[in-house]
Amino acid sequence: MARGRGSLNSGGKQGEELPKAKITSQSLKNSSKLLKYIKPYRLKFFAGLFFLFISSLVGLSFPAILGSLIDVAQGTHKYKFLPDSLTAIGIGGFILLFCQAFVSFFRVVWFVQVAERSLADIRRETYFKLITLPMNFFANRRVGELNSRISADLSQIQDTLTTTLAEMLRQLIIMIGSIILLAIVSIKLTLAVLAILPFIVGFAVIFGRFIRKLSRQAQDKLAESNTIVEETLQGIANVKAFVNEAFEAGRYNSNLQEVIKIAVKGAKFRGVFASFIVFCLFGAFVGVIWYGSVLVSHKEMLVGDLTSFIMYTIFVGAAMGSFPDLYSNVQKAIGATERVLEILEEKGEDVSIHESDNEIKQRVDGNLIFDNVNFHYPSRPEIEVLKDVSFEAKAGQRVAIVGPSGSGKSTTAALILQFYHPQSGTILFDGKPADSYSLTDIRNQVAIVPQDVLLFGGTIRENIAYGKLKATEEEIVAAAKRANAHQFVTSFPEGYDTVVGERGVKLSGGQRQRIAIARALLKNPSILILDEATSSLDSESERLVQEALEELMKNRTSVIIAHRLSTIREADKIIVLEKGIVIESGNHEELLGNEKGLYRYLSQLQFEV
Ligand SMILES: Nc1ncnc2c1ncn2[C@@H]1O[C@H](COP(=O)(O)OP(=O)(O)OP(=O)(O)O)[C@@H](O)[C@H]1O
Repeated sequence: MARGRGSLNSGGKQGEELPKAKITSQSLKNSSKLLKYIKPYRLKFFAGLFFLFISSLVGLSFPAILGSLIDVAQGTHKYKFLPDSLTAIGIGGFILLFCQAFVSFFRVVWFVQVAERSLADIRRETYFKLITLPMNFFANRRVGELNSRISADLSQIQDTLTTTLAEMLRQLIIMIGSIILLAIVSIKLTLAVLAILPFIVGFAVIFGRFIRKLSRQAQDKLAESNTIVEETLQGIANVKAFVNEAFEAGRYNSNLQEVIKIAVKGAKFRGVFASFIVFCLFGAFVGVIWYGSVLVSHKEMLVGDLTSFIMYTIFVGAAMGSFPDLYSNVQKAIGATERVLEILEEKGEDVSIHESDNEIKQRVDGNLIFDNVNFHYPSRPEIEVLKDVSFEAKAGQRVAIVGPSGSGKSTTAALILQFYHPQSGTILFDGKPADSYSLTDIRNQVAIVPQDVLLFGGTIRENIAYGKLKATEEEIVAAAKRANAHQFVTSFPEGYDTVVGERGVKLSGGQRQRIAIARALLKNPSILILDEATSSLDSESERLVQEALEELMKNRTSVIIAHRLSTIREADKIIVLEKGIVIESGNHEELLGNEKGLYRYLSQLQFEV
């Protein structure tokens, strides 16, 4: 029931089963921290709760009204507070029904409003928190997992707030109310019902769960066979080349057999379940009616009372049956809350999510010094990635970092961008330690052209403007021209409005790099980090990119992470890293002069290639 109502709000249905958490006083205390997000909307929330209470009570009155109708029709009038004419009772019933409809409307609308608004607040805060968390946080987690916290976990919380809690409360009121009313109508019959109903409902719930588990197993197996189809179709060339059609057909077939086996096993249990429901659950009702009829025939009970009684019994049974599902939803929501709180309680970087705080307050000319920097990634403390690294780049100089794969070149770049901080030693900008600047100031004045340029889904114009959000059209076009990108951009029919990224036009590696260069040109940083692409471009593309890079490097400090030594001959300084240690430094000629040096060896290798 609760799940069906979940579609009322944006949470919708979850694709995956979320793990359940144990409900302890600690976990409840933790989860209650989320209540602060409901606080701004508490008036509506409590009004909704009140209406829920009213509508549950009104719901409880219907069996009594129905019973009275029957009794009055038979000429008996037991409850003196009710009118003794059929018309009056009928009209009264309809008025109550109308009230019930009215109250239910507001209850649903208010609960959904409160949940949607508070959930949007939680979503917003979680997202803001996520994007300001330090890089190290992301190193230890998969993007998919974080994504699911924002979608599945928050939807679960939303479902619980909008429906599960309300439903639990409603069922609780109905159950307690019904039992009290049952007792008022007939104590004897009530005791008889309470003696058997909980057992039957409990058994039905456990059995139902078992069957659901079986059908999930069958679904999983079916999904497995779908994976086989997907894999073979994707790799159809391989299947054919290895003449493995028979093997794949066999694999698919045996999987299907298992699907059938599980499904048939499930069907047997389902049959047993159906018989059980018919026999026990309906049997119990027949039993109640039978015993009730005996009481009626002995004049111990009125027919109308028996009718009310049966209806209340159904209410109690349904409420009992709904609790396990509702409870497991709450368990999932508590697990989800704890995972979301884990993110909300992380310490973010000191960056603002407000555009207005983004102005540069302390200018950097571009002097960069690494002074005895030692660094290991927080996630892998046993591996020292940089050891006593020292070098200096004066404003406007070009410094190249070379070295074998894994020697720490990209790590050096990450440290300049303050993605991580050295455990000892200092990084200085214009002679002042990095921590005397705000993070925003440093990152606003350092630009990186990465190896793999990521374009966001959007137009080329938007992608270039990512370097300076407030750039004018003229500035964007000027940057694209300087980056040798204007020509190819205008060759597309939609020009700067061409949509790129996952759903748009695919750009070549060289074109993407030129967009990234235009982006960096717009940003106009004092310090530029160039992470040279490892995959080589064709010579024309290479020339265009190289020209654009030359333009970009003019008048600023450039740190070039070089894979091809040919491109760094002109560098003012070359730093050779090996296993995180600076083993050589100097310009191209000086380093070539070192007969036993790694640089000379590497350049000989590349030259031979
Ligand atoms: N996020 C990270 N967490 C833990 N260890 C990392 C992380 N990134 C890199 N490392 C490790 O740090 C060392 C240096 O890596 P880095 O990427 O700086 O080398 P590189 O010289 O840039 O290599 P390449 O030329 O292959 O890009 C490697 O041993 C790598 O495994």
